[in-house]
Amino acid sequence: MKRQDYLNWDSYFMGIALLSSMRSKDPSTSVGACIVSDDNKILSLGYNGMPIGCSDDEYPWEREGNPLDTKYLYVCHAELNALLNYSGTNMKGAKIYTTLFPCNECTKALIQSGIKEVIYMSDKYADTDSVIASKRMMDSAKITYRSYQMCNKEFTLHL
Ligand SMILES: Nc1nc(=O)n([C@H]2C[C@H](O)[C@@H](COP(=O)(O)O)O2)cc1CO
Ligand SMILES: [Zn+2]
Repeated sequence: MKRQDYLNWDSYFMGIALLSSMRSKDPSTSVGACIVSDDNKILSLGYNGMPIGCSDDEYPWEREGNPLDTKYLYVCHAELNALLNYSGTNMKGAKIYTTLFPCNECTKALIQSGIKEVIYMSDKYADTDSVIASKRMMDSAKITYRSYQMCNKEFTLHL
């Protein structure tokens, strides 16, 4: 008889998004994203980080202060990185698993890329204008979004 406690698709892809987030250098919020085709093939991965050539050690990770001295003007979001890391040609009908609900800027790019479904783990910025705008655009563009349902499996990876 086959194993019974295998990971379902959602947990498999969210698990990979979560593992990707562990590459982030952001001290307050690590985000990971995994783009998956409609037939469950992984197309791309990303996490939030500084653009190529902009050193993690030289650019700021601060949240407050002079805008030029905070991370916000520089950091590339996990979802955008996942879109940009894709080297293929067809993302139509794909879904994105992300550990944090996409911002309005990433949402524009997700729409234009043909993403049709967003599965998110945290929605901790749900009250912000950015996320309200994201949901408005997703509704208009007929992108569905749903909260990831925990499967309550806990395990340690010995790496
Ligand atoms: N959907 C998102 N994907 C992301 O990759 N990010 C990144 C940008 C920052 O590096 C970090 C948020 O930092 P903080 O404001 O929680 O300290 O997460 C943020 C959001 C929120 O919309
Ligand atoms: Zn974003």
